[in-house]
Amino acid sequence: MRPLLALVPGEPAGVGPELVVQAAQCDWDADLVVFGDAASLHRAAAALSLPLVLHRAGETPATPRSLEIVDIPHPHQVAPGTPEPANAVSVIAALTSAAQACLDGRMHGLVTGPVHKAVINDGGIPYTGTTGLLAAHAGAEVVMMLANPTMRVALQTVHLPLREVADRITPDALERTLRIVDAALRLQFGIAAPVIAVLGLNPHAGEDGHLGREELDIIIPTLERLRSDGLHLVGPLPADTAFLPGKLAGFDAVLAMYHDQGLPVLKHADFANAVNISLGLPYPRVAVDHGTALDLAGTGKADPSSLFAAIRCCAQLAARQADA
Ligand SMILES: NC(=O)C1=CN([C@@H]2O[C@H](COP(=O)(O)OP(=O)(O)OC[C@H]3O[C@@H](n4cnc5c(N)ncnc54)[C@H](O)[C@@H]3O)[C@@H](O)[C@H]2O)C=CC1
Ligand SMILES: NCC(=O)COP(=O)(O)O
Repeated sequence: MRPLLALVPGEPAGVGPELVVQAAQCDWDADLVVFGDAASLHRAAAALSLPLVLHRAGETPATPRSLEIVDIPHPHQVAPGTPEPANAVSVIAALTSAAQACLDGRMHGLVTGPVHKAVINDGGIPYTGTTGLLAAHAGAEVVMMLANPTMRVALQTVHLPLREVADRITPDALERTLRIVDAALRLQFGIAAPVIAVLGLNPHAGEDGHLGREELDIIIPTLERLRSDGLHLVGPLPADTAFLPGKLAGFDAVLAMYHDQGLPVLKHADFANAVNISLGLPYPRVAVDHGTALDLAGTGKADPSSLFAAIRCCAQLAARQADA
């Protein structure tokens, strides 16, 4: 089956629109429908001197490469590199409209470009990230996992102050995360008996309780309980050596306790080809790994590889879900 994927450019003053225009020049194992602002895409195409033809649902495409769009105009003029909080409402509307289309079965998966969290909040909309937005919209518990050809890294906690991280690592939360990651690796990625490495929170995984007790009190008992349920879990491992290539080769995924414990390693290994996958949603959602790159917006210098990898990954996940 040929999937139909919703594609949302994200922050219009960032690199999202120009990356979508570049995606429109390519052939994919999926059909793409953009949920976003047509004017921003035309502006980005002109800046990059690339052709772009758009059509609405029901219109006959003028060229074979014409891209279908659900036009969600931004209320405020877009200037590359200078986000406008007044556009937050339409940035979020594009995401929720595309997500609803996936929930309704009109789309088979969702690919998203980068969104600027501070700009959305400055626009008066509480927002810690698209993963949380989609989870609330679908009423699902969702785990963020980034992946590139070298590794998969899931996150126990994501966008919160470091001061709050330890309090969020509870036996229930850890168990829910590990069950979601294990199920996704089996069902979405076709790994029959996935091995998940779990990092400790503290240096040296707590050094037997001398450098913190979260490993002894929370992580080890939770892993033991889940192992008796058949999950293949390694750890808690000291984070500083868990990513050594010889170790990493034995893991299907690594669960990091917080954002900057896992993501710098993954992005250092391969920033260009990494994607961000939401595990636990009823439909596949894959995002770029990078942010809005306001410094590059409108220059044509942004690397489209992550968006391209996200489209390929989402198409594969959607096709697998349809066949299941
Ligand atoms: N998928 C998403 O929606 C993501 C959104 N963000 C948001 O983006 C905003 C900016 O975040 P930053 O920390 O500045 O990260 P960033 O990823 O936007 O930029 C970091 C550096 O990487 C470069 N870069 C980013 N994407 C690139 C590309 N495609 N090609 C070449 N170079 C690229 C930028 O020029 C910059 O030097 C924040 O609001 C953040 O929350 C960050 C990561 C992911
Ligand atoms: N660090 C990942 C990131 O910022 C993107 O997260 P989300 O917006 O996809 O939840």
